[in-house]
Amino acid sequence: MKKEIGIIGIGNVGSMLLRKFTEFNIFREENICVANRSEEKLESLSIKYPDITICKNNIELTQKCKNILLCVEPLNLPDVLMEIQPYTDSEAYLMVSTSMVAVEDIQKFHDGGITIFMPTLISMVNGGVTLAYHNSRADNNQKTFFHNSLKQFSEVKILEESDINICQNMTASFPGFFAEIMLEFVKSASVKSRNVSDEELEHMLLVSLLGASRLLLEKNMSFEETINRVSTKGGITYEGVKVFEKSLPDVFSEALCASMSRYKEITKIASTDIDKLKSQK
Ligand SMILES: NC(=O)C1=CN([C@@H]2O[C@H](COP(=O)(O)OP(=O)(O)OC[C@H]3O[C@@H](n4cnc5c(N)ncnc54)[C@H](OP(=O)(O)O)[C@@H]3O)[C@@H](O)[C@H]2O)C=CC1
Repeated sequence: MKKEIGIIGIGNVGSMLLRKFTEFNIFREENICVANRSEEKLESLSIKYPDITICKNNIELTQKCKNILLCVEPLNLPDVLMEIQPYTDSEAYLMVSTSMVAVEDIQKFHDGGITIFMPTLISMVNGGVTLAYHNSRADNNQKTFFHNSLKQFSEVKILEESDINICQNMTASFPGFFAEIMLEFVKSASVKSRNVSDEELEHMLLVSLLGASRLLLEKNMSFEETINRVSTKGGITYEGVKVFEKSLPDVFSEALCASMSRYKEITKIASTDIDKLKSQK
């Protein structure tokens, strides 16, 4: 009898999913298989999760599992798909943790259900939004399986494939963007503060941010309403907001363009790699 779930690639995403699956008892350890390129990561896993099945390679995992999570880098995905293709049939369900490889290209290796998704490392603390797209061959059981596997530690949002590129900036990439923006905020404040350390500034920001997010979500306040409430004309916040209003649109637009165009570039490289692999076969 096949195991419930297999994870190929135990990096940031694969290990987070494994941790959450066991923490929430979504899958019992006995029903989980894992495989990874380097063996070192697997050795420590067997100590932490004594009852999971550690596979010696991706092929063994594919033979043992019906539902397979592929959590490798986008440009490593073509080789993994090529490697496992002979061992998957149309019953197998592939869940790919990147939307940067197009479903159309993944379908060149697999004619069954496929879900591409963009997880977020925010889910390490049970939150954040996972974006996903199901291909037309994914049946209702598979869609439910996916949803049930992730919903306890993240909000799952199904989108059209073409919308994931822009939306992932608000979810998967967000922790990185947020950290950079906050870092610059602290650096600017640091120059102007006398007796407050960077750590203290960072702490004040994070606590304020957590509170501001709760305030907006729980009181259903829009960004505009919040600005109006906090930044009264003639006041101190108002002056700062005016500067942000002037400079930020260009900064955000440029950052989004850069991220989105790299996404498209990676999709194109992966597509070319896949066509090359298929033609060599
Ligand atoms: N990190 C994030 O916040 C997010 C990541 N993603 C996507 O999820 C995917 C994984 O990201 P992340 O976990 O950060 O990446 P990591 O580099 O941390 O992990 C990738 C893992 O895949 C393994 N791997 C690579 N090639 C193979 C192979 N041929 N066979 C088996 N295992 C292999 C690597 O093994 P080894 O130990 O040898 O390096 C590594 O453990 C990527 O596609 C990424 O774009 C999506 C949304 C958010």
